[in-house]
Amino acid sequence: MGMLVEGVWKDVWYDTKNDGRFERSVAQFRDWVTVDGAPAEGRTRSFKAEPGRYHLYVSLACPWAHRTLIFRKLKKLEDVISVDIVHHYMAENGWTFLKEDGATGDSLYGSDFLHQIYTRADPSYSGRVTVPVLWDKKEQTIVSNESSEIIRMLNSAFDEWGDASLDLSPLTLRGEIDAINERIYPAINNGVYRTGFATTQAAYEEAFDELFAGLDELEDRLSRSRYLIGNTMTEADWRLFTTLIRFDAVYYGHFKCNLREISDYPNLSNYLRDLYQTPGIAETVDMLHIKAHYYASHNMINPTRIVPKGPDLDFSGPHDRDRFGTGK
Ligand SMILES: N[C@@H](CCC(=O)N[C@@H](CS)C(=O)NCC(=O)O)C(=O)O
Repeated sequence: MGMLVEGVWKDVWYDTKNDGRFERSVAQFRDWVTVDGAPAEGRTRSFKAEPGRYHLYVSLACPWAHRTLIFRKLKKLEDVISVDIVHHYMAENGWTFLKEDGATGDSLYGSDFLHQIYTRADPSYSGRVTVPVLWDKKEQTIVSNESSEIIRMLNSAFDEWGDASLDLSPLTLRGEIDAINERIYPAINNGVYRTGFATTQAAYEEAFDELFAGLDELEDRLSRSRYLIGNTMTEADWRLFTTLIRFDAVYYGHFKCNLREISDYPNLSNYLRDLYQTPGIAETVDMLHIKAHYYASHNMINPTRIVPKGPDLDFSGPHDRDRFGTGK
């Protein structure tokens, strides 16, 4: 675990100086790929969508990177956007390109560490070195390292080559999608990290209570509709999915989010199986990377680095969500 300071790698753990609270730092590469390369509103640079030009650096363990793999899969962009997978163990060198357990290495430059990709884009970069990264092979730079924005680009900029019939963030639902994302991100997506990385009892309990209040609210919401927003699958569902799929295996134990498991919630667990069984999704879920990453990399939480064998999870069993049908 570490970060770059003016282009130099330093091995440091997360800062929880605010009363033991974990605060995720804001992603710094925030440019945009557009259909025609016209500047996106409020962005300093924009990039033209082209097949074969862009590359994703991801970790199969990471819920934020997982979102981008899901969008690449659902939008049928596998031949349009290439991918490299970092090794699951993230320690003193941050994410590495060690080729093992299905990690691919850096197919573009043969780098050893992900921080070398960041300094290739900006030799004096200061900040955390995170996945996912959307890389432009033409300009040899990082377009974005913010997953919530990368998925919006994948959703709409590459329709000439991908599945244009699928719009996971339609403008007509954008207000509702943004509103539910704003509720789910702090309490649940980032909430599990706020719980697990807290360094005081009070900060832990605050995040824990918000997390389970959020899950209880979603359990109720999902008693009335198949997806978060009516019976239409949207971006909001996939942003929630990557947290739910890791919950019982990792967050419940490792991050001490142990009031309830997802399997204790009838609606959430059926919803999770429903999403998991969407064609193509199961192959984006890698429990080996997920468990090995969290339990082994967070040395201050689990110094023995023992990865638990359980729980025995099966997301392929029947679910009851068909009762709602699909479409509005
Ligand atoms: N806001 C970013 C967050 C990405 C993020 O924090 N990724 C984690 C992995 S789950 C990471 O790479 N952490 C490395 C670090 O913070 O040093 C996004 O959603 O893209």
